[in-house]
Amino acid sequence: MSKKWSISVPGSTANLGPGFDSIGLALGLYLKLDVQIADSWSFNHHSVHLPEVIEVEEHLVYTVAKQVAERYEVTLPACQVDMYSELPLARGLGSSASAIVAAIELVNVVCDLQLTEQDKCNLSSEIEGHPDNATASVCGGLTIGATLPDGELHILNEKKLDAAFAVFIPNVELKTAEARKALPDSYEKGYAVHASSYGNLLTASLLKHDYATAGKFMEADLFHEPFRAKLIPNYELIRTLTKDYGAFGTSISGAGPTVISLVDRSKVDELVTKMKPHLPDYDIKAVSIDDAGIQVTVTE
Ligand SMILES: Nc1ncnc2c1ncn2[C@@H]1O[C@H](COP(=O)(O)OP(=O)(O)O)[C@@H](O)[C@H]1O
Ligand SMILES: N[C@@H](CCOP(=O)(O)O)C(=O)O
Repeated sequence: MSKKWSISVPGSTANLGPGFDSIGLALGLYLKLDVQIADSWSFNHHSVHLPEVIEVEEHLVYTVAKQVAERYEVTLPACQVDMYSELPLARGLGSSASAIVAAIELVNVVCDLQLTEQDKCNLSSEIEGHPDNATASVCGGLTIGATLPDGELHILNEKKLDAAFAVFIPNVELKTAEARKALPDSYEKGYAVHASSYGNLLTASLLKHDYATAGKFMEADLFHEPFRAKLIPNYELIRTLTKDYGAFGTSISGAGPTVISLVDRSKVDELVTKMKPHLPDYDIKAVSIDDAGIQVTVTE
């Protein structure tokens, strides 16, 4: 048998309300790739979440892998890729970020690039366009990312948050690019000051494991939720009901249309059970936090 690399990358929720384009949290929903060197490129999809066929030249994993190989001036051999995914596409659970991170890791292992975690964060954030969900998929846990004017990306990575989350995934897609078009080009000074103060409180309370405060500020976003709410099915209904059923707070997951609640661990299963009858067409479930980030196993 030829050498096989199994690459596992967690999906993510980004923003958590006012942490727009900066905060990411890796979730226990995974994209997995089994990669073997082959005579020609092929992608075999083993998931209801993936289309049966994507042309190789148009496949996000292929295009990113080629881009990374060019950047590092290495020859990428053709690969057979078997792909397994628990991440529905275009739902705000970081499917594109996880595919980009998986592609970077594919080149890393196949071409032995010896990339550091920081290299992977830099590359994936640049390709995805913002560091929140890409860095969460690389590192696992909670990531807070910011890029300085000189382009230097800083990541603060916190593990072992002892909170639970529930996701409300509707049966419709919303492409991140579309949801970004709903946002204003600029914010007035006083408005921006308020919006970033909410982001600061969200971050500080998450790091202190003060989930009651974090939940309040998840719901106070001014950067994107006021402009995207109209694109998110049942946004107000989910926010109201989850509060009634004991959630600390609820926000749009990434660019939506999934909505995510921060819940005490002892209450999350009950909240999921109570929410299901209200939204029969939704996939509603408790999701764990992934603290591992990218994982690779090699079979010789
Ligand atoms: N595993 C994957 N394999 C190939 N393409 C993918 C994969 N995951 C995501 N994509 C691409 O990314 C698109 C979704 O990206 P995006 O709109 O950013 O939504 P999301 O919130 O899920 O990241 C999909 O329509 C598809 O083109
Ligand atoms: N900060 C981005 C996050 C997009 O996340 P995704 O999971 O929807 O790709 C945004 O809000 O646009």
